[in-house]
Amino acid sequence: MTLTATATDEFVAALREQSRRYHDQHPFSRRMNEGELGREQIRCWVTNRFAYQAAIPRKDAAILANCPDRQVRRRWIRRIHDHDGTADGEGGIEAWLRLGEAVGLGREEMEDQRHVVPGVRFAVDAYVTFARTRPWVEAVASSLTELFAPDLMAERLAAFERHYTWIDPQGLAYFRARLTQAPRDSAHALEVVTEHCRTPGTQAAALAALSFKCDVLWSMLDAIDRACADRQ
Ligand SMILES: O=C(O)c1cc(C(=O)O)c2c(n1)C(=O)C(=O)c1cc(C(=O)O)[nH]c1-2
Repeated sequence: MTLTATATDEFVAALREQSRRYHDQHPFSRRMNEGELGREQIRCWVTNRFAYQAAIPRKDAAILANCPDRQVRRRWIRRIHDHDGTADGEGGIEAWLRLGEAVGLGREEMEDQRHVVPGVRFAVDAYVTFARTRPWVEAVASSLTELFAPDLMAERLAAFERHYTWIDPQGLAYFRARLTQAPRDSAHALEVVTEHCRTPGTQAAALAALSFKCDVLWSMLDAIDRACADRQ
């Protein structure tokens, strides 16, 4: 059974409705954007979040490995290039390391992930495992939190420039790049998901995948919040 255009609209609306569970609502995100975090708390977030950044290309490689569609692979591979860069000194992971340096962290302590707390490790691992083991379209659906990311990125950029003036604004290049990358990536992911999920069963699976991903991001912030609570 295939669904009508109205049913597709309803499906997209249901996906977008998951924004209510996005991590911009997490108390730690809210405190960050209100300018309430101390320097050590910002450092704690940046060094823990590096674990997520480092895992994203492995997650995307798992999607590529499971995807039989050449047209999709041709576009999806761009994500790995964006994160890893195509030469030294380029890419999102490098930009995140520079953000870390701008907040006073060393590269080595970020790259070896010595400060990453168990809850963040588990959440990141769950995301990579999901992409490896679930049908590739569900893994694509799980990336759709990026539909909600640009608003949060814009708010975060403004908050950092306003409240955390001790951070060199050049260190914020990562967030600026995501303002254009995330809408492009999520538009492609939404195209793939609406094309492939045309039955109530596949649409329910896509919604569950996006819900799972909201849980991944929320759990990460729970763990970071707890680890950073008594720092300044
Ligand atoms: O800082 C954030 O709030 C945030 C959220 C998300 C997201 O919504 O999954 C991503 C990112 N950042 C991000 O930087 C990023 O590269 C990214 C890739 C993906 C993904 O699922 O493929 N999500 C996100």
